[in-house]
Amino acid sequence: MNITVLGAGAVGGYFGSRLADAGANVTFLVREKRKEKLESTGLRIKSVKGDTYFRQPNIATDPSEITECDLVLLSVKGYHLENSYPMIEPLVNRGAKILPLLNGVEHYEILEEKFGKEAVIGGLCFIITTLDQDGNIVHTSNQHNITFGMLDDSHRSTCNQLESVLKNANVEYTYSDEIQEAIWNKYAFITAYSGITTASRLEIGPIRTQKETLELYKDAAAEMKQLASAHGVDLGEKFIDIIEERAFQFPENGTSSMHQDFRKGLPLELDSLQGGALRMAKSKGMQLPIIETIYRLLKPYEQGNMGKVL
Ligand SMILES: NC(=O)C1=CN([C@@H]2O[C@H](COP(=O)(O)OP(=O)(O)OC[C@H]3O[C@@H](n4cnc5c(N)ncnc54)[C@H](OP(=O)(O)O)[C@@H]3O)[C@@H](O)[C@H]2O)C=CC1
Ligand SMILES: CC(C)(CO)C(=O)C(=O)O
Repeated sequence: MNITVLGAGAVGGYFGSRLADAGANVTFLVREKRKEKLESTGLRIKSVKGDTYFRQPNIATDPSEITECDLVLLSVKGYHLENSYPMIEPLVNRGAKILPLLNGVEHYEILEEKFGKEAVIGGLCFIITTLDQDGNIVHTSNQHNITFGMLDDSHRSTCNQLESVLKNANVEYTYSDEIQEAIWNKYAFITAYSGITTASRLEIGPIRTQKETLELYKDAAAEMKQLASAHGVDLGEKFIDIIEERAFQFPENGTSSMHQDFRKGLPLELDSLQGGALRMAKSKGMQLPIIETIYRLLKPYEQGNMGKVL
């Protein structure tokens, strides 16, 4: 299978490497600075599930350099979605499908509008991974799961092909026949989880042992469940219990990618996560008071530079 990974960052670099190790023809479509780094040091994954290293990964900086592409693994941040269109478009025009792994839900409507329903497969991931100072990818969670599934009948053969690669890859995967629910489930969870960890500046360990703070996390998730329901997705009676359990499954020092970005002084995906929830709530005449409070608290840090001082 020919796979183009858009964004050789923490998520794209990790899963792209695992897919390449499994025999897929993987090309990392990157910008100039990342290209220089990858060319000088190679692509190194340091992982609790086993390290891997490519001295010379396939790299392109322009989609015209990529002749064969069945699937684009879209792993940019929400705030880089728009600038990724020129990279994706030529590949989709040549028949590639897109598998988004970024957090959020609004990007589905946006991508489908731009590239057509046939082009956009449903996807998400569970992993804790980040770039270290040398540009290596550091994976620290036991989880390294890609969940994907058909949003349209035309996705079947690409999903089947992807499954046959993933079967041989050092990752977990879920080929879901309820991918819409899975996407909303992840979105509802991550909007609460990233919000509480980042607004409190705490890892999950101290959050889950402080009753009041754990309750706040669950209440934020309950607001997100209502939002999902208003958008036609029932997350099920056990959703809040599952959300609570999940908080106990992460390592003591586990946190969200948003909180990791905050600590590095990087921009936050506030607009695509909590901001998106508020937009979608407004469109249904709903209020999400906890999510809105988190959003307002984090707004001064959205562009990133203030995170360093705390
Ligand atoms: N990290 C994690 O543990 C998890 C992250 N996620 C989600 O996955 C998504 C990606 O996160 P993450 O991997 O951490 O982010 P990173 O910032 O590590 O990676 C994103 C990459 O996208 C690249 N990029 C942006 N625009 C373009 C472009 N136009 N062309 C080529 N490359 C581009 C960036 O390149 P450049 O270096 O040039 O800026 C960067 O390397 C987010 O939505 C995040 O919420 C989900 C689960 C876990
Ligand atoms: C919580 C986690 C690590 C789970 O994959 C995540 O998705 C994120 O922080 O972006």
